[in-house]
Amino acid sequence: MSALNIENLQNTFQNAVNLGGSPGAVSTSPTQSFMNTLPRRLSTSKQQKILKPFSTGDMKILLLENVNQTAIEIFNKQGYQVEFLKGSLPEEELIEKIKDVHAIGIRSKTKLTAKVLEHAKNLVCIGCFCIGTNQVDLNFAAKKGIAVFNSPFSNSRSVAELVIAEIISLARQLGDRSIELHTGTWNKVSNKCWEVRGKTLGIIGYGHIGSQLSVLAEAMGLHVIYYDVVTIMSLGTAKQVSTLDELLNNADFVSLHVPETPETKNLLSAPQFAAMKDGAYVINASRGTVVDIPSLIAAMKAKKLAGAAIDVYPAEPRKNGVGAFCDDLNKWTSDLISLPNLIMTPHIGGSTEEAQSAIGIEVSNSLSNYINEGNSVGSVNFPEVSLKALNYDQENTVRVLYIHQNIPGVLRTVNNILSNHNIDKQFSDSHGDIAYLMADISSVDQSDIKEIYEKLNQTDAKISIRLLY
Ligand SMILES: NC(=O)C1=CN([C@@H]2O[C@H](COP(=O)(O)OP(=O)(O)OC[C@H]3O[C@@H](n4cnc5c(N)ncnc54)[C@H](O)[C@@H]3O)[C@@H](O)[C@H]2O)C=CC1
Ligand SMILES: O=C(O)CCC(=O)C(=O)O
Repeated sequence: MSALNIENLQNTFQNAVNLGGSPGAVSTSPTQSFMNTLPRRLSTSKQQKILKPFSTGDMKILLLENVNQTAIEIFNKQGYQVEFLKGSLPEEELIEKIKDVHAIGIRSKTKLTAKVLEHAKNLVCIGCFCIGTNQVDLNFAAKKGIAVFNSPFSNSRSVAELVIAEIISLARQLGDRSIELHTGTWNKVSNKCWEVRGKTLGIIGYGHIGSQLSVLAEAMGLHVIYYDVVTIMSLGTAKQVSTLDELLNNADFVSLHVPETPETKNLLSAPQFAAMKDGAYVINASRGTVVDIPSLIAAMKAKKLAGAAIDVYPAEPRKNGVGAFCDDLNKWTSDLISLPNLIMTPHIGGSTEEAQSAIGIEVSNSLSNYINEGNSVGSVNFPEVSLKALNYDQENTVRVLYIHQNIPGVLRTVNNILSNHNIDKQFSDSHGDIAYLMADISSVDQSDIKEIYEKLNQTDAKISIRLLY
């Protein structure tokens, strides 16, 4: 990492906690909001202590993509400044906005690339208010000391229920019948319309969503087989198969529930469609890159496939609106929309009131815990470290949050710096190149804080530091 980058990283946290541009500006006197808590501090021992020195009113949170109201309420309660936008932002606007904020909340459309994050001088953490985190450069964020959080299963049920609806809709050609009748055409047919009872559902990716789908599908009389890169205990009477081809050869319905990774790119393409049963159906509510759409179009036109349901696309519009889904976005759009028995939805797998409300609560709490206490449990790119909240009895205790490069000798150096004080608790963990140390040190005078900060700041392995007290 270049000297310039290290300097930038340093600035990030200095700004985030109001430490100013130089360690000399460390505040050793309580802020006004800290003073406001004083009566409670004196009268209520064991109550969770609100840690400073940052003033919560200085924390700026940018929420994009119509993140749920529950999140706004939780951030408002914390006293943070919240800016809320319904859509995502084009790259240039995002770069401008991200320069200023301490936390950002996004869903699946906002791309937090290295180029964007390079400008995020004050950013402490990122909240993905969804399951997928492929839209964030997780390694780059970690190297900058930015923790990323998501909601790993709050919308799983919603996706599974949508897929169940699509299995029946495809088997009965409901989409086409509905479109016909909307335009006055009465077309009462049973040709190639099927019950789902007794058919085989092949699930690719048996994680939170895949396994939930498995249970619902069996309740409707489907046989379930699944393929996953890891061995996973089956639920009900579902059976894990050992190759993707085995699944494709035997399933009447194939549903994808894998993350976007280099390995899952075009997981279903021409050879995989060829391996499927004639008249099979494909459902993709995972990520747009997982299915090669031109090959899917070819398989549908050749009647190899009897239908498909697609919720996710390689490119998706930034905002809702008429004309947003067009050939300019994905060049095959016109071809795709002309296909019969094709259900298309605008990435709404996880879009239910229940899921969005739960996600809003979960992710905003994770971000608040990290900002206020340093707890990184649940982070997807960072060591997961947590210490119990400090209480008001712990008057002269300082919490040290030290994010550093994962190289030998760092803990010895840091503990030497802390050695004049009692280290009450310490928790350190690493994740790849990054390590994170939380330590509660007691018997610290306010006047020691500046010195501790300065010494930690001079350590070679430092990525960022916060001292909370
Ligand atoms: N359409 C929508 O609105 C939503 C889409 N999603 C997408 O669904 C994906 C899956 O979600 P979860 O089930 O919660 O994830 P998960 O992490 O619980 O499960 C994913 C499973 O896929 C398996 N897997 C990974 N690579 C594989 C490969 N190459 N071949 C076969 N299996 C592979 C993993 O071992 C794991 O068991 C998310 O990553 C997200 O992209 C999630 C929520 C909503
Ligand atoms: O609700 C969203 O915007 C994204 C849902 C999704 O794809 C996810 O949770 O990974």
